[in-house]
Amino acid sequence: MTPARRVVIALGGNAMTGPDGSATPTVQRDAIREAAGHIADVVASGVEVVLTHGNGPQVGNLLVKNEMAAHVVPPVPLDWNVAQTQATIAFTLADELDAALAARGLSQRTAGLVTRTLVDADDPGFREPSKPVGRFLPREEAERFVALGQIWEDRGEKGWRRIVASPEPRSVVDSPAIHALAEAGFVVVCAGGGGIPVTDDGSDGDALRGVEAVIDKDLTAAILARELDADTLVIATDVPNVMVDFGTPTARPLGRVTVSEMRGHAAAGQFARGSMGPKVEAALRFVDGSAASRAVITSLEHIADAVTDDDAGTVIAP
Ligand SMILES: Nc1ncnc2c1ncn2[C@@H]1O[C@H](COP(=O)(O)OP(=O)(O)O)[C@@H](O)[C@H]1O
Ligand SMILES: NC(=O)OP(=O)(O)O
Repeated sequence: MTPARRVVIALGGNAMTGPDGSATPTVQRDAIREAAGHIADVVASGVEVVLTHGNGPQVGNLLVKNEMAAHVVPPVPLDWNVAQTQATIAFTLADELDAALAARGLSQRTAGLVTRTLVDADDPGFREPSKPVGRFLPREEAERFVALGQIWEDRGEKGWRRIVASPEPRSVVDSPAIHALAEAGFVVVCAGGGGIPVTDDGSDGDALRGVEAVIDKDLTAAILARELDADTLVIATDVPNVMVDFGTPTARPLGRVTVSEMRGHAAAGQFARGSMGPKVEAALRFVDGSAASRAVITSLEHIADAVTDDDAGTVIAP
């Protein structure tokens, strides 16, 4: 395999919370410390790293705080909440990653960038919410919120989860700044939570306007990787491989697969909406039509191997 040069790593929400999805500051910092060690190992392998991350648990929790305190302090819109999660997660990642880089004797340091992502104002994702956020609740508790007008969905064995609008990312507005920071030698943390969704509907001169939604971070990562001319996209989650027949007795892990094989599995409904589905779609969008690119979906512990070794995780290549 051709050695990687510039890698975009998309860090899953699972990597930043506890095993049971809990998101106290201590649990988040401990999880991020562990993630930072694996990311620093990727940097140590000699590649440029641009890091993006999820925010599903964190942005859902902020929404709840806003709603509960609405009679005391003015609530802020969902795009502001996304911006707030970018800042909190980026500073925590920067603290832990800088320490992990220094511990390995590496000279690189981390820079976090508040990042906007352009979406279409008439995207169907605004009318048909699809993005799970926040905590899991048992059905009876979730139904209390449904009665208040919220949308909740059965997410399987962990329980029910709130669902919000999630338009398709079109482009990362701040890509040129990310590129400049990467070229200057920084490990850049950017486009967290898929980026702050903004539209350009021409109604306000040249100004972009934030819109209330949460973009899928894996889909944004695919665009970011293309815009930064990365050769490798690594989607880090909590399973070592994508599986076919997931959760059934015939489940089997996928190793190296072509774009057309993976499209076949996706078309056969193998990958769940709101979890593995967008990861596979992001990997396919990044690799499709670009002979020099490679996408890997694997667990955090395997990301350094995924960059240097063709046998780690599920590898999608042209
Ligand atoms: N076909 C599949 N192969 C592997 N995992 C799957 C599959 N379908 C659904 N999953 C689930 O997807 C989860 C990862 O998605 P998600 O929880 O959204 O990740 P993250 O928060 O890390 O971005 C896994 O923990 C697994 O339970
Ligand atoms: N925004 C987003 O996709 O977050 P998660 O990866 O945490 O769901």
